[in-house]
Amino acid sequence: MIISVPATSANLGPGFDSLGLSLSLRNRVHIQPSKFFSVSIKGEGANNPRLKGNNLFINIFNDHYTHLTGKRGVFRFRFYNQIPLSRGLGSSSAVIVSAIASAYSAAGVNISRRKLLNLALHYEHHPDNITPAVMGGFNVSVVENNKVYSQRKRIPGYLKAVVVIPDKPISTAHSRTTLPRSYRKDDAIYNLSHSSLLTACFFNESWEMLRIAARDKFHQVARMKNLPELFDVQKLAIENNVLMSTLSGSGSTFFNMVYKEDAKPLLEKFQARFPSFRCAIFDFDNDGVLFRD
Ligand SMILES: Nc1ncnc2c1ncn2[C@@H]1O[C@H](COP(=O)(O)OP(=O)(O)OP(=O)(O)O)[C@@H](O)[C@H]1O
Ligand SMILES: N[C@@H](CCO)C(=O)O
Repeated sequence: MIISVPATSANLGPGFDSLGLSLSLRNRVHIQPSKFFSVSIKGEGANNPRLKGNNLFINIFNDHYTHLTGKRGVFRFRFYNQIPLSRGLGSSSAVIVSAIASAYSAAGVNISRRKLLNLALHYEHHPDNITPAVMGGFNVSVVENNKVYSQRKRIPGYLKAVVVIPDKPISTAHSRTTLPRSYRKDDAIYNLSHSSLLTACFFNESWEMLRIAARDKFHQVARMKNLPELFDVQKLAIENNVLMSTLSGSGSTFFNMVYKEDAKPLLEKFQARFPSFRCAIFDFDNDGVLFRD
């Protein structure tokens, strides 16, 4: 069986811990019953010895598989990873969602997307990456009484993401500790109103107004100070009239949304200006988690 889960870009500027969308960049895992436990990794994380043994995926998989079947199975896991680790592209959410989906699949138990999402919330308490990872598309999500409530919108194919992925990782857990403990009322109003407008822009397909709606006063500047080149990345994007340019999750990646025809010229400008960063064009994903026998 093969399970695949897309990368995600969370926050989208003002929608801290609430807004996110998925990108056509996937981690796939192939699972087979076997006499011996084994793990092989190709792509992102292949050279990371910490991922070869009991990593986040294996721990979550074992918890759920044992709970569902009453026994500990032995499997061969083959990972094909496209999502870079700790770059703000939802690598941890992809691992959490794929581990739960894989355990249910290996146990022969069907699981709805909604249940999968709520199980994933036990491992990642903000829903802005796990929701698009499960559902695909643009998602707005909130948590009430340990349950995720979300709405989803498909993203049209005439839009593209141009991402700039620095060579430096940023740990989400650490980065969250550096943010303010409280916010001023006028900043809270600023973010609440911009986040609401941004959501309406996606649902109404009013892309041009995103240039205003995607502004944030909660987290981006504080985080970008850890990697000051990110201010130049955003400046170049805005000078080139992108629809939105936001720190992806907790960084270090910068996410830019453009019309299809503007993607390649913008990519070339980023590549010329930031030769040590990985720059790429991605489609948006509207599928979320996929199961295949
Ligand atoms: N392919 C993987 N296999 C096993 N564990 C992984 C994998 N990818 C990520 N992880 C785990 O997730 C951690 C990275 O999570 P973190 O939340 O810091 O980054 P991120 O999810 O990429 O970023 P963001 O949440 O801002 O989008 C890694 O240190 C590792 O523990
Ligand atoms: N909303 C999360 C996304 C990263 O996982 C944050 O900004 O910390």
